[in-house]
Amino acid sequence: MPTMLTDVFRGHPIHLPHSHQPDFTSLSELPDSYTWTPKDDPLLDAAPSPPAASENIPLIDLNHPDAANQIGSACRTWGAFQIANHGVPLELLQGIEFLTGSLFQLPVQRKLKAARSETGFSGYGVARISSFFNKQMWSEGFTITGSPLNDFRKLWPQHHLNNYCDIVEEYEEQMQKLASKLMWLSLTSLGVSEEDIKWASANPDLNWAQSALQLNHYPVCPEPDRAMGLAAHTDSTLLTILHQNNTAGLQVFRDDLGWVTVPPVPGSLVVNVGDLFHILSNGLFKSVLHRARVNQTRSRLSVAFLWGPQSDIKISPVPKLVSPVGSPLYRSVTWTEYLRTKATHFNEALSMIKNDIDE
Ligand SMILES: C=C1C[C@]23C[C@H]1CC[C@H]2[C@@]12CCC[C@@](C)(C(=O)O1)[C@H]2[C@@H]3C(=O)O
Ligand SMILES: O=C(O)CCC(=O)C(=O)O
Ligand SMILES: [Fe+2]
Repeated sequence: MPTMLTDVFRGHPIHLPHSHQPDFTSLSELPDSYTWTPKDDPLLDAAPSPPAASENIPLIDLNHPDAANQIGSACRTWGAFQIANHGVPLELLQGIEFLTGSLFQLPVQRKLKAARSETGFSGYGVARISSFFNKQMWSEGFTITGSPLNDFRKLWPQHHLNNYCDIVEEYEEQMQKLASKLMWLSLTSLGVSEEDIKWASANPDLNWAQSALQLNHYPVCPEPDRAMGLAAHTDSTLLTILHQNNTAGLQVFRDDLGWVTVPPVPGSLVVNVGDLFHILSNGLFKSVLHRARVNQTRSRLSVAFLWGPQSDIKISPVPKLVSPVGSPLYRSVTWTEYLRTKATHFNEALSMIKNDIDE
């Protein structure tokens, strides 16, 4: 039996520096423990000099005949793009956003009933990566994998449960289909097809994939310029599909441009290349460094669909993409192994599985 995501962190408890969430609404100024300086994050104010032209991640129409190449090019230059005409019903996006809003509006005491345990995977809490920073992030999260029923039971009375569980399950299903479509479109642009990837062709019907949902809430913040919603990170996924409410906050990093804000485009979805897709593409696709900022007037919600392979699947650079360069840039790794490496080494995880290439 492959390890399920639920068991991934069993042997890797996170010891968070701060044990529980404050009541954000009661804070009128930013406490020191929430005030970030460049000492807490070297890339905090990273900006190009001279300031670059206002460039942004592309918005790609999935119905466009050239969508595959546009996606491929976005994966190489940005590691991120937005998509329109993705086929996910608008009501479903509205449904998951409504659910997310209702969840975070619950009283703190109720949310804490569904708190994620130190070794657990799902439930309410601060982002896992919080343990790597000295300062606290201005956000709260809720992680789900598979059926949310057990966790939702702790939050809501019976009569809400069916509806909320249906929304989550329908959302997971739609995202799963979309993610696989996006993966094959981007690989097509590299001349790679399903036959070139053994584990995919051997496990038809997406039996090789698994996923998690991360609901994020960034409350209104009294001093947004000195706070951090979610610190800079790359996702440990193949792909991540993100729905954000109509409030800006997500930023992606480009070496030549610094931090670039991804404007919300109603109805569209943001796609990030994760570390596993970077490995699979032998470094051709860039796993994008991103973060979330906060603001003073509007609370922000986001829903991230984190998508990867079943845990018995070894991800390694596609042979077709290795031969032109000579050797694979990375060793093979399962999603479980990678998540555990990330849980201990955070942003160094990718370099830890890099092959030493002899000159
Ligand atoms: C399947 C995943 C991917 C995780 C860990 C686990 C469950 C929650 C995901 C996130 C979501 C928030 C950012 C991140 C960096 C975090 O702290 O938790 C993500 C992390 C990763 O992509 O590494
Ligand atoms: O809230 C956002 O825009 C980013 C969320 C994110 O990066 C994540 O959940 O991994
Ligand atoms: Fe992320």
